[in-house]
Amino acid sequence: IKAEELNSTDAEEVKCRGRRQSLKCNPDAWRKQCKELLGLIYEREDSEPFRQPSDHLSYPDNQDVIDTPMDFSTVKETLEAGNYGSPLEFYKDVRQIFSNSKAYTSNKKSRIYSMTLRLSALFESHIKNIISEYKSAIQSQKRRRPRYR
Ligand SMILES: O=C(NCC1CC1)N1CCN(C(=O)c2ccco2)CC1
Repeated sequence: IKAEELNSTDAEEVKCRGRRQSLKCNPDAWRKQCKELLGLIYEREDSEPFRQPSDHLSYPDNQDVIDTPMDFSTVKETLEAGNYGSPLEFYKDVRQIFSNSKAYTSNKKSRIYSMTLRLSALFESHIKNIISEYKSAIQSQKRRRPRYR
């Protein structure tokens, strides 16, 4: 069979089979990419207040305002333990950190809240590609039609 006779699905699979380890086709590449993204976040001073769980002593009303506490050390541990099944679950937890801060802050000008705005801009600019590459890697794994082997 000549390459041009393959339909797009087969061609995609053939391409991916050959290049399993490349970023484009490797459905596990996202873990490493998310670890690198976390590293970027930790490098930012803006992430400092969010690297540990909020201490409820100095922010007493935190408990009732925030129903799902989240912080970057928890995200890092979950990722390193292999307890995220996809970058979408990672994304959900990181966004929880930002929404908690927004829910908690009384004014939009608070210093801590402004730190989350900068951090989330950095985060969103990177996570988009990680998720779309993951989705296309999954697509090229899926057999769009049953094979009789
Ligand atoms: O205690 C915290 N972090 C743990 C400390 C570093 C060891 N906080 C971070 C989360 N947080 C807010 O996002 C916020 C918004 C407006 C005011 O505070 C509350 C304070």
